[in-house]
Amino acid sequence: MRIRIKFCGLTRPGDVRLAAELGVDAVGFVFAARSPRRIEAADAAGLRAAVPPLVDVVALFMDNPGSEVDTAIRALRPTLLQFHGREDDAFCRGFGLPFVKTLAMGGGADDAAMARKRYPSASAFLLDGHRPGEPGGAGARFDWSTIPPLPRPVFLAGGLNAGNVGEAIRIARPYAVDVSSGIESAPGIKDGAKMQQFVEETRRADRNE
Ligand SMILES: O=C(O)c1ccccc1N[C@@H]1O[C@H](COP(=O)(O)O)[C@@H](O)[C@H]1O
Repeated sequence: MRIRIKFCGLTRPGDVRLAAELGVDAVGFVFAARSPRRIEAADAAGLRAAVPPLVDVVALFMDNPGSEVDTAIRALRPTLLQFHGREDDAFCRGFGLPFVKTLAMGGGADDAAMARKRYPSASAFLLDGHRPGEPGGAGARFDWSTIPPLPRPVFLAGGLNAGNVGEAIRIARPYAVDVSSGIESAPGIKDGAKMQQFVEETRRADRNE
């Protein structure tokens, strides 16, 4: 099966259009407080308009109040929610959309191993390199050989870039790869050449080259 690609933390319509032209499967928009990639609900419509049909739109949250999640959903119309904080299963499923829950791999595989019971409603799990209790999205990679068996598709994230995504795929064989800082020239500003190289290296690993 082809490995899916998600680009996250986009803030500019032109970057969204290029991601779609490169064949990326999903684009993510950050609503987490204090993120340098955070977009406001007022910006969401313009970014949403740049996404062509058949590309997933992901809204990312980290311990945002439910009212903020509702506002973001109304503005962006995402197809998938991504929760990066201490949200529980009931909160995550309460918005009536499929969701992916991030698990912290920076302290070992314990958090991920417990996820089977804690998030029965999750459509997928995203494994990031931060430590449990710490915010994700820090560009931190983890030991890709430590992923425990999980009952849902795995999105591999955390410090990926064109230089290491091939090795990550060969070791972890994830359902999808997710990248943000590894395709940027500055936080929230994507770099076209890095985006293209990331897609090419993912496809190369997909073909077992
Ligand atoms: O991108 C952010 O600013 C962010 C803020 C808070 C939580 C998560 C965030 N980003 C997500 O983290 C993973 C890994 O990102 P990276 O490739 O290591 O930079 C990814 O899903 C980002 O979208």
